[in-house]
Amino acid sequence: MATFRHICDSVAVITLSNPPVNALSSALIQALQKALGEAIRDSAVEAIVICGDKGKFCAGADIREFNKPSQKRGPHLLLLTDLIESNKKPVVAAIEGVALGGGLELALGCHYRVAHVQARVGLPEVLLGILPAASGTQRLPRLIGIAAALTLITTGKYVPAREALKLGIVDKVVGENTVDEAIRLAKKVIGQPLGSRQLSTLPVQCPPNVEALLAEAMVKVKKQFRGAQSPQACIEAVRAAVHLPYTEGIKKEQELYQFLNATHEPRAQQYAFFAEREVAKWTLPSGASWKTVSPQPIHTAAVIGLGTMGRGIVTSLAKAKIPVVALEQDKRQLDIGSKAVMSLLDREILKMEQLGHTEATNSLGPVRFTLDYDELKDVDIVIEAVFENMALKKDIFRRLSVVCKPEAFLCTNTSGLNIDEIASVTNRPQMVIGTHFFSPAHIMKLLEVVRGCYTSSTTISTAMRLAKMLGKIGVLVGNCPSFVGNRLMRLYVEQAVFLVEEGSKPEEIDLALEDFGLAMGPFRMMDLAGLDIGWKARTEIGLTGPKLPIGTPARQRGSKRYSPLPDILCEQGRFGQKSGQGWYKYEKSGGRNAMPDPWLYNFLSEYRCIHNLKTRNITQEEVIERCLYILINQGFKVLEEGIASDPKDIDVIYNNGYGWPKHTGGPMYYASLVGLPVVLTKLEKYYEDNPDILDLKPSNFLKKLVASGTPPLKEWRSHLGSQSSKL
Ligand SMILES: CCCCCCCCCCCCC/C=C/C(=O)SCCNC(=O)CCNC(=O)[C@H](O)C(C)(C)COP(=O)(O)OP(=O)(O)OC[C@H]1O[C@@H](n2cnc3c(N)ncnc32)[C@H](O)[C@@H]1OP(=O)(O)O
Repeated sequence: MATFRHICDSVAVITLSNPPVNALSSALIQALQKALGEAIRDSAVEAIVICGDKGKFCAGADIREFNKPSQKRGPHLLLLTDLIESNKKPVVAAIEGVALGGGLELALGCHYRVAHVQARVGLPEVLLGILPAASGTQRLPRLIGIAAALTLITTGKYVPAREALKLGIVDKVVGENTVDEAIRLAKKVIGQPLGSRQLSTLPVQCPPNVEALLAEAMVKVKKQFRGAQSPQACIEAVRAAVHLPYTEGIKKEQELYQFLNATHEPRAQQYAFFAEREVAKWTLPSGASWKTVSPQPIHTAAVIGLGTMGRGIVTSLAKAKIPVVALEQDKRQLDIGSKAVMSLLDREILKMEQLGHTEATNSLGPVRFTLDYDELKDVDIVIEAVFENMALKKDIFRRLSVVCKPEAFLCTNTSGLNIDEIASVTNRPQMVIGTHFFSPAHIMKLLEVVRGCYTSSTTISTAMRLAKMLGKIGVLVGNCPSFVGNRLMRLYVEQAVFLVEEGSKPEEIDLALEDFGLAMGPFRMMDLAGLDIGWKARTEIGLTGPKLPIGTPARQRGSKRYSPLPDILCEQGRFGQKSGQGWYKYEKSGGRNAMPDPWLYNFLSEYRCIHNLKTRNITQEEVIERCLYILINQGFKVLEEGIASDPKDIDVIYNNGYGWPKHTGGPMYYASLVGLPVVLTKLEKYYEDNPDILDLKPSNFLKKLVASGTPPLKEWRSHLGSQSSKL
């Protein structure tokens, strides 16, 4: 609803109200139209202020209505912006909280915009698979120029008020009483000409190199959002603003919107949007849930281990203003680690200052570095982030049991070790939980929260709350080797290596999967992460190295196919980027520029000769299907075993932790797009061709879903039956 009231006889204030974020539903748009009409007709009203209820201007079109048929929301919103702009009475937007998407478009229709200092504005439609189709692509370039508008529209980035002021999106930033300030401004401009404030009537200020700018933007989005259509459509719409009059530009904007709307992208992206919010609403088979179990407060934290992960975790906690004690095992490691953390924190301060924060240094929590476990005695939570060695982790957790106060939660950042085994050495196994961060931990949004068999619901609630405090998306999963993310990833990577044995080149596989939309192909990813990490883990469990039983066939472990290729590369000192060579060669150790390596081609020829492997022509289609379907198949197994409780958990993990392209919704959503019968048939075929790749064997759950007539993804969960949930 939109309420309308008079202030001081001459200014009408219209308040948007649609909890929780005042999204523009059909009902709200109609109510706003009605309130505006009343204000315009009311001869006592000389100016209008539009604001949002409860300190939030408007988060844009109501995404919950996007999939409802016969929506008139779009055209109405567009008309509304024209109605506001052409009105002779000045209209001022009072922006508190957010003005996003349709919310910002509404504000751009207004003649003036006043923002609270903590407000954020942006056009995030591109992240929902659409474009700002209520005139955003036409009005914003007229207000702030082509280059800045292109950046905002193609990235969907949210801009804080001070930056918005610099860009010219808002006219004034205030520290308090935004609505009062908007009223003051509205009164002041009564009677003044509004021509220069009507954005649709202004010319677009084009730099001479505008075509080059547009072309450059196109190259960038094609690289950054491979396979996604909405960023390209956004650029086309801005191009229309450059070349066409406003009304023609609007027509083009609408055409592009309708084109995008007919693709699968908006549905996939909107599914991903809601999935990210729904994963926070965890429920256990016992009935305990996010609604019924309160988290314990986290006022202070400790991190053990200042390697790459530990440094990122400390930074993440400091960014959330949580005081941290950071512990290392010896002085040298502590010095190296503390310097690295301080440099990460400095970078965060710089970023904040660039965004206009005046007191950036004070907005980070304090970090204290120590070698002394006694300094951990008062913290509320400890996150262990030492390297993946069970004996070492157990030692640490035994020590923590003694040192930490009884109410302290003990978390491990292991990426795959058994949480129960770690918990079993403590005096509080119910307060032990996995918090698996993703590198770089202060940037990546995902936190895989792993529940062991002893973990209490209060511990889960607290870990999920910690994720929120850190600005991350916590996804609750069960305890199994490698949990959900890495368990699926291992098979995907392994498949890529098998394909190389069979005749593909690493760069061909990377290209196929990057063209599909993955942020990085498997070989570039392995080189970046370091091949030695997996090698060490495989050596420890006896898959390679001295513990491997003599006589084990080189390409077989148990009854499964195995590729020793990554092990051999490591034996040759090829660890990836860090050593300057791996699957690719690099300009130097630590270099990032991956170049195909003729050495590798010779090596692969010899390897295939030794193992009597005949190469064949492998299509892009096979690469994508084998790598992705084996991952998806494992996703079904994870659901069947109750390690994840819903397909959207797997999708959120992949979208936010593994660079899966959100415009396909995530692996499980993608499977539903392709069609489960197709995925099943292909898996059956590939399994028949490769009977020693056991993980290609279709999961029973996938078969069950197909046999049940392929229900929509939101119903899969109800087909799981009496699963033994690990949650
Ligand atoms: C005849 C044919 C003619 C064709 C003509 C076609 C013309 C068509 C024109 C169409 C015009 C459309 C143009 C406009 C499009 C849009 O505006 S799209 C929406 C853009 N906005 C966004 O993407 C904002 C997304 N939201 C956020 O970023 C965050 O939610 C937030 C607002 C910053 C708040 O963050 P936080 O405080 O962290 O809370 P959350 O948990 O994220 O959200 C709280 C709850 O609010 C729900 N929610 C958020 N945004 C929306 C929204 N826009 N619509 C509906 N609901 C929203 C969110 O789901 C949470 O809900 P709960 O989980 O239930 O609490």
